[in-house]
Amino acid sequence: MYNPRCKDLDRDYFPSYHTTRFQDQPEPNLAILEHFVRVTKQHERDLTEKQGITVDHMRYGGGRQLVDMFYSDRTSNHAPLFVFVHGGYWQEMDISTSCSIVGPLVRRGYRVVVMDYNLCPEVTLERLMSQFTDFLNWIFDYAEMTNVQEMTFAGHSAGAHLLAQILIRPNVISPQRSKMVWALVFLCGVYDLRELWNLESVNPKNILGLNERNVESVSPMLWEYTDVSVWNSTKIYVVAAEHDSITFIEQSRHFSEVLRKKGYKASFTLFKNYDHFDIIEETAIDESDVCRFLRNIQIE
Ligand SMILES: N[C@@H](CC(=O)c1ccccc1NC=O)C(=O)O
Repeated sequence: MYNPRCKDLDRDYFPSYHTTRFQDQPEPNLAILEHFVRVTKQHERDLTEKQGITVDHMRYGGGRQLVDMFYSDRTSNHAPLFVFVHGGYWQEMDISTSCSIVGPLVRRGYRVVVMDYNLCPEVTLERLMSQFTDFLNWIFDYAEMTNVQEMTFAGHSAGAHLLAQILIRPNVISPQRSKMVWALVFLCGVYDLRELWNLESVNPKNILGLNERNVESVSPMLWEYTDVSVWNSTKIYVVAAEHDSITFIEQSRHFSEVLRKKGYKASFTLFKNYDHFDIIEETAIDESDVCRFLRNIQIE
């Protein structure tokens, strides 16, 4: 157990129950999600309507396998790429709620990629993970074709879980490709699914398609990680929010330790004052702590 004192796993695995905001509302957990969706959708609209940012719509496969690529007239042809993978427990959210991070990074010279993916139950989690590796292949092909030299990937929550696959797919990520990856940022993720797969709150009617047998193979905490040395030029940041549940915080801390023990350059940071949602909402604000953190990654 990641939180030995936990009495209610359903609650510990439901991020919206752990915010300290909206406590004057009858159901703060619903209010915070509503707020998250409203604010992030506004961020997405502002990019093109108010901030002079251009978006190219692309796709790496069928259905929701979509990519939005953001840049401005000041973005150089070989600008570094920043790739964001959204969360939503593999079953909700989409590009329209996942563009908060774009503006400040485009202003710092990045071309920013926000990707979408097919959701459960339309696909099982295993299938979704395999489609995510298709995306990785697609984005590295794109980077090679356009002579990109430097890439950073960030994933939030379930998106951080998906992103972990980048470390164990040598067939898709050659040593040459891993050398292009400047940093991996894992924000508020879950990396061991053994406790959550049979929770009705997280996995109603088992829409993720998990069972005792396959749950270990979809848990990054339990993977082998063999080709560690090819990642020696990549910095790995595992981040949790102060107002996430203890279970979530300990999952991140543990994951960073697993990676460090394997030999990766991984650190753990607990972000004060943030919860699971405003850590994303505030990526839209140039002077926020989370933005400053993302900026510092580049100059460390
Ligand atoms: N229904 C969940 C929402 C949730 O988990 C979530 C929502 C937006 C972005 C990330 C999320 N969590 C993990 O992927 C909750 O109420 O906490």
